[in-house]
Amino acid sequence: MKRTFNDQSEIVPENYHILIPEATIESRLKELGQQISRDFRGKKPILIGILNGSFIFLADLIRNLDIDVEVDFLRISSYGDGRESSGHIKILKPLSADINGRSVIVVEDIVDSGLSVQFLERMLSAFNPVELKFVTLLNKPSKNIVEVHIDYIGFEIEDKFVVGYGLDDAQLKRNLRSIYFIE
Ligand SMILES: O=P(O)(O)OC[C@H]1O[C@H](OP(=O)(O)OP(=O)(O)O)[C@H](O)[C@@H]1O
Ligand code: HPA
Repeated sequence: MKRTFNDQSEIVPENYHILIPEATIESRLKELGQQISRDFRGKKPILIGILNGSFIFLADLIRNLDIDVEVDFLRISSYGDGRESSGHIKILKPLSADINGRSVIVVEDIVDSGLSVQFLERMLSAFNPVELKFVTLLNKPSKNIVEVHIDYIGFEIEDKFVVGYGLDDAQLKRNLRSIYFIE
């Protein structure tokens, strides 16, 4: 274990290296919040957090919005405890809200292969939202194996497995405040 010296030091395994410090995430969220607030003013969008990974990002993002929003969650899984997409996406918790005729913003923590976003785009379009947009904190363009359109991207990152700020390493480490890559 080693201690990292960001704005707030935290104890991480030796093979974890800082990628995006907490303060950088915080300031990028302010910008995203302003942009989304501007684009959705008066529309009362429903933000759909994709569990589990997006729960911290969603919580911080909505506190950077100065418009009325609803929140719902959908739980899907394709990685299990591994580091490569299984390609099989399972719905573990369906949507509760009715999104017919609504402005919908899907909130992802990361777009890697793009398979989850492709699946969500097809599945959610079938409910006839008036508009369907995607926001992701992280995108790994070099790993995208399907073409996906993401409307708002926090950070483009290289092809590295990342953890922290909601993202897991075999279901652990979601509670780290900064984002790390694993060597
Ligand atoms: O672009 P893709 O290759 O589809 O990868 C992105 C998806 O993988 C992760 O979910 P995961 O299945 O690991 O579940 P989790 O959110 O519960 O960690 C992440 O939260 C995204 O939903
Ligand atoms: O890099 C990653 N880290 C954690 N979970 C993930 N799910 C897809 N890619 C990743």
